[in-house]
Amino acid sequence: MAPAATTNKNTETYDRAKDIKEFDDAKIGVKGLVDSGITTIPRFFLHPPQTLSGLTTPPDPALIPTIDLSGLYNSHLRSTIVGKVAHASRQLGFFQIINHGIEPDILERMIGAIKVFNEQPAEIKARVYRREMSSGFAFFTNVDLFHSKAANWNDAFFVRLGPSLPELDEIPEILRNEVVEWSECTKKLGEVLMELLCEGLRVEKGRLKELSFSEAPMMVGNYYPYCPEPDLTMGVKSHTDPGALTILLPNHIGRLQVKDGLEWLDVEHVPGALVVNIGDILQILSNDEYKSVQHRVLASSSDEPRVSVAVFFHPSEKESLYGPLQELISPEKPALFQQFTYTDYNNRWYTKELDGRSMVNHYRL
Ligand SMILES: O=C(O)CCC(=O)C(=O)O
Ligand SMILES: [Fe+2]
Repeated sequence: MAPAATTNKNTETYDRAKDIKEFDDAKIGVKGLVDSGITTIPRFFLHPPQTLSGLTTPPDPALIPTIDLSGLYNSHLRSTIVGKVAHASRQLGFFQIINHGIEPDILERMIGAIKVFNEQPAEIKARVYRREMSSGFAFFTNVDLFHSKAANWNDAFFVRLGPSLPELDEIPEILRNEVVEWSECTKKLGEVLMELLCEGLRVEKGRLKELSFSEAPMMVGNYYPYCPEPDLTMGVKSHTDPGALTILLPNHIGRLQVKDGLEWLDVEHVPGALVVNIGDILQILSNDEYKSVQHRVLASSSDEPRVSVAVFFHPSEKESLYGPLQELISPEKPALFQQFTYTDYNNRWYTKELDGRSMVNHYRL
């Protein structure tokens, strides 16, 4: 048979929706596929050539600035820190922080717990495998599995950290203490960062907190297992983050890349550092001063998984209107975005494909 006909036939008979549903119903996640001994990846994980081209080009050396937060309460040092945070947020939308006040053993415990959770027997994880984000704890593969054109080589769990934590028995015991500890540490750090970001915009430092952005964080624990065909899929394809800002703790495996113009920059692992990036909502609130920038994670054939935990800061006041901060609007610099409720924002976000077309453009005037 001519190759063209074979291709055609495959296209006609391939029932993608059925394969995806079967995979999701099996509740084994990507890790379960790996453990079953597959040597090729299922077809719905294959990304199109335009996503895959250039994946193997060596990225430019990382130029993600690392900012030392020690000296935060000395007014001279603080203004230097604010300057660096604001500069990075205006340019790349990404920076790393060291001396952020979270002890190294807390970082290690959090990463360790995510790893141990994901490496439990499949049948134990299947008991908590569910997509309902309305519950306090959800564990599943690919938030946009049913909306996307190609799936990512990643399993993740989601925990609502506020306005209040879920009932503790909703969080699997194997990572319960670590989640509670991480919640406390990142809420405090989130407020510190929000103040610095406000100062960098020259608005009142409590402005983001006042708008309830420190009250409804969402935690996502990411696990990227060994991939037998890492050049054909993505760990997480290029996207921007939804909240005001994200605090990310990665393990040492690397493979996170940030888009700078036409180039992808590797985010180098800095021991003990946290990665901070501006999300779509803060780009809008800052009236385009701060940038919510595309980033992605490459799949890998390393035996050691990439593990990361992201905390996204969302507002708790879901029906309030959000848009460019009034203080930043003037006849010379009119508002560049329309106002929206967080409910509208959230509904749009969860029903779209997670991709580089950020919500920023949706609300742009
Ligand atoms: O695993 C990572 O480092 C990045 C994950 C990410 O971009 C996200 O969860 O939004
Ligand atoms: Fe992200």
